[in-house]
Amino acid sequence: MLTGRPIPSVLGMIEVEQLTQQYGARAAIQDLTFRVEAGEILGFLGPNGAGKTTTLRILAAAQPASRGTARIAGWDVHRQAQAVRQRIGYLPEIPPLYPEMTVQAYLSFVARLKGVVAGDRPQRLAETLQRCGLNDRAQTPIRKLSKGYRQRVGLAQAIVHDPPVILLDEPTVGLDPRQLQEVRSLIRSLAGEKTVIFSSHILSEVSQVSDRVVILNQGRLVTTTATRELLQQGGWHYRLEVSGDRNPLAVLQSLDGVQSVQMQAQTGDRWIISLTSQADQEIGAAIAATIQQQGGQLWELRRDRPSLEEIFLRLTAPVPLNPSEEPAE
Ligand SMILES: Nc1ncnc2c1ncn2[C@@H]1O[C@H](COP(=O)(O)OP(=O)(O)OP(=O)(O)O)[C@@H](O)[C@H]1O
Repeated sequence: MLTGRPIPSVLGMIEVEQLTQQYGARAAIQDLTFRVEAGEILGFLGPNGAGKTTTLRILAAAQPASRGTARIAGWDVHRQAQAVRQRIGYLPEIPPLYPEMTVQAYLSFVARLKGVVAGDRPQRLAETLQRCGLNDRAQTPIRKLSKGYRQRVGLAQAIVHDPPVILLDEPTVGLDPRQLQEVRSLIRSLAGEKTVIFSSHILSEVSQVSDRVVILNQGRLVTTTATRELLQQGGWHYRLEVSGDRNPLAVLQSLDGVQSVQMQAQTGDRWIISLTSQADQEIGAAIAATIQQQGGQLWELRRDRPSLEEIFLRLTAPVPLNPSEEPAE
C-alpha cells in the first residue's frame, strides 16, 4: 500500500541529516548526519557536553531542532512527532518515574499512555517484567527500589509498548558492576529485533554492546565506524630503549608513518622513547633501521595497540577555536 511516505525497509530506520541545535549563539550540535539500520545497536559516544542528550531528545520528538531533519521509520520527528512518539521508547537521563506507584501499576499506566490496547496489556506487561528482571519487584513501590532496579524500570517503560526504535541516554550511569553487566546484556538482547541508540562516554562499554559507534565531540560528528575498525584507526604504540652518541628523537620524528614521538626517560646515554604510528602503519622495521643508521643501539623495541580509551581521548581532544570564534580581547 502506498502511504505517501518513504518505505523504512529501503531507508535506514533512523536517518539524521544536517541536524543542528542552536542555543543562542552556540551550537550544541552542528550538521550531524548519520543513519542507523533496522536491528542495529548503535553506540553514541562523546565526552560531557558533546551533544548526545540534545540529539536523543530531538530524535525522541521531545524538542525541535534548529535546522536539519531526522526521521524514525520514515516519519519526520518534527512534522510527524506523534507518529514518531508511538514508534520509539525513550529512556532519558532521569527516567520519568512515579515513586508512589508500584512497578506493575506504573508500567501498566505507561502502556495505556503509549496506546497499547487493553486486551494486549497483560501480555506486554508480563513480557516486559520478565525481560527486565522485574518479576520479583512487580508489587514494590518505585520509591523503595535501588538505583539499579529503578534503571530497569526506566528501561521497562521504554520497551513496554514494543516500539521498533529504542533511545537510551546513558542507561548505565551510577550502576554497580553486576547491574552494569545486566543492563548491558539486556540492551544486547535487543539486537536484530529492535533498532537501538544508546549513549555513553565510555568507549569500552559501547564496544561491548554495539557493533558500530558514532563519536561526537563539541557538537560535531568525529567518526562513525565499526568498533573493530576503530581499534585499527589507532595505529600502533612502540616503546624503544636506545643508546648512542646522538639523541634519536628528531630522526624518528621525520620517519614516514609516524604520528607522534615522546621522550619518556633519559639516563646517561640511554633513552626510553614512546612512539605512535599512523593508522595501521607498522613501522618497527623502519625504526630499527633508522637507529642503526645513526650508529645507535637498540636494546628494546616493543609494540602494542593503544587502548580504546586512548583512541577515544585522541579523537575527542578539544578542538581549537576558529580564529573567527575566538573571544574578543
Ligand atoms: N537548554 C539548554 N540551553 C542552553 N544550552 C544547553 C541546553 N541544553 C544543553 N545545552 C548545552 O549544549 C551542549 C550539549 O549538551 P548535551 O547535554 O546535549 O551534551 P551531552 O553529550 O549529553 O553531555 P552529558 O554527557 O554531560 O550529558 C552543552 O554545552 C550544554 O551545556
